[in-house]
Amino acid sequence: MRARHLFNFDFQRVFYLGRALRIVLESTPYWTMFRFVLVIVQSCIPIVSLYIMKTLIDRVTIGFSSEEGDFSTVFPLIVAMGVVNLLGAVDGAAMGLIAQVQNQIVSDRLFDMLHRKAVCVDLEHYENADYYDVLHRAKGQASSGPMRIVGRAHQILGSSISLLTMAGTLFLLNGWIVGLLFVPVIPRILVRLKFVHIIHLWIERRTATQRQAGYYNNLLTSDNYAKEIRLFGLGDLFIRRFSTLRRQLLKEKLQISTRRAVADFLTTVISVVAMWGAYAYIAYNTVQGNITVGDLVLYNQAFRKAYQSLWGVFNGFASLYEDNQYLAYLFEFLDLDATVVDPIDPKPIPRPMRSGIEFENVDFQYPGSARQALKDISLKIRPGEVIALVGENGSGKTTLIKLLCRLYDPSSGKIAIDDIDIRDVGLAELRRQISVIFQDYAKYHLTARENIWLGNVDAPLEGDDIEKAARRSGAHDVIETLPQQYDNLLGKRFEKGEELSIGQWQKVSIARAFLRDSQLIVLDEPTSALDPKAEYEVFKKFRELLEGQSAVLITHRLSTVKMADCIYVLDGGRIVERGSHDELIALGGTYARLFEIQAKNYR
Ligand SMILES: Nc1ncnc2c1ncn2[C@@H]1O[C@H](COP(=O)(O)OP(=O)(O)OP(=O)(O)O)[C@@H](O)[C@H]1O
Repeated sequence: MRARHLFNFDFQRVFYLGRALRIVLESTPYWTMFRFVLVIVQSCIPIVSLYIMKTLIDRVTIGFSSEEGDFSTVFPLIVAMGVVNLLGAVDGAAMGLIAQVQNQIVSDRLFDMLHRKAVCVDLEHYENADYYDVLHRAKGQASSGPMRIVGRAHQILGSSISLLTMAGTLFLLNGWIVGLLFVPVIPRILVRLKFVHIIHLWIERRTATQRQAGYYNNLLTSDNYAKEIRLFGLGDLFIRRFSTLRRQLLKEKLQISTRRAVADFLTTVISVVAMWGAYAYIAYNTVQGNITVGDLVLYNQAFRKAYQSLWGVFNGFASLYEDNQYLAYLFEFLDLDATVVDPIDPKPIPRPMRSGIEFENVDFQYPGSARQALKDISLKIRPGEVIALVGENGSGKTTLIKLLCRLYDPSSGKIAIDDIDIRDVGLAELRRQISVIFQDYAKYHLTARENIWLGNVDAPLEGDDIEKAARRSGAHDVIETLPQQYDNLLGKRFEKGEELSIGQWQKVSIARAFLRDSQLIVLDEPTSALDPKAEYEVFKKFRELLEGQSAVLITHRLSTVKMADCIYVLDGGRIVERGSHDELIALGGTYARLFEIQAKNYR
């Protein structure tokens, strides 16, 4: 069992190494080749130096024993030594430079791949803790993972060349001394592999804890929480929790490191014994006159270097094994399958829609959730019609919209536009027809103009449509007061940015929805932060503002929904009432009761 654990090399994952190397080769083909040549040159330098050194020592020794020394036989060797050293230094510097350039290019490429994946994986992943673990580990690998593989490959190549030359030299002295090289290397490598495995398991087990610690770090340092942390006095609590998690991680890491240090010590003892055994043998041969003093230096150095090279080769492979485990994190993320995908043969959405959007007996359960969020939903949104969804918190209103935009697909039932199932329509095309502003809308720390333009990046950035959309949502009056108006940065993250109030941000986000050239506009809690006057302004001429678009309003302010053509009341994921405001009041059910409670508060 232990042996299986130690050598449980996952052969299925070997291809990660190949993929990583391919990414490096594709991103930096010429740099990779150039570095390859430099590595070969670098690994030949030690043996050349050693032979020059041996010849030098032998000539100096002969000079000592002869009547008159001849420096002219020694001088060229000193020059040659200097040239070889210089070559080594230039070669090393060039390799370092290339490695830096390659690193930058490859990590940029990987971040590009990572970002592209992050924007198209199912939304489901973003609402799932496991996904964050995978993303966290993948991000950790993106900047350096593949380049480490290249470094290892070069290390193995360089060490192998060096090993061959050094071991060949030692072989001239005695074959068994070459065998002696393996005595200290094998236990060292076994220890190394064993701990690669232990640490890998530990990282997998502890990713969630690492993320929790990162979360507290973010709470303590990010602007989103700064107000609450001060007002509720949460600083000490979060600092304590952060330290507890970090201490726990440190304790476990220390335990592993201690075990490793003991094992490393034992292997070092073995290497020292083997090393000195070899040195003793070489010294004995010198004293006996079997080899020269130059040979003594040559073999001593060759043994030391051969040992380092053999270790370099084994260690390089062990590191590759280790890197492969980490690369798995990166490729695991890049290989995430999307379930919400484009159809093979997408159908176009009619423009304008003729019969409208229809939900037919739609059920939905969030992945991994035991509860059904939507049950048997059937409703219709006709062209130009305004419908409202009302209901208590958690009744399923936002979920219904997420399904309509295909952020998720229904568990059963169908959503259709003009009788075309939305799963048969291209994702981008579908989303182009719908503009949604969710209650947790995004605040982009960009200019006011860009904040609106992001609603339709196909529109010209400098066009009049942006101001028109801003006027429709009431954002224009806010933007006019900014020092640089539409060119003013919003938010405080960058210099000269102006922070807006929540309601002002909301107006900007509604303008974004208006700019989109869509057939349906969805405002999920659009007026929650607007003052009553602003709300009145936005909805007073809502139908005119819509310019023939259909609309879905989600709101808790029932005064706003009065103007909808049809109101759907949701409760526990079901539609429990439907009709116009007057019809629902006459029905005297949930809607009438909620409306009465709210109206009472305003009286
Ligand atoms: N990502 C998710 N994973 C699992 N369950 C979820 C997820 N998002 C929402 N739910 C659950 O689905 C149900 C419906 O949530 P939804 O957000 O649609 O409610 P809502 O009517 O929009 O509420 P609110 O008025 O508070 O915005 C709730 O029970 C909620 O707990």
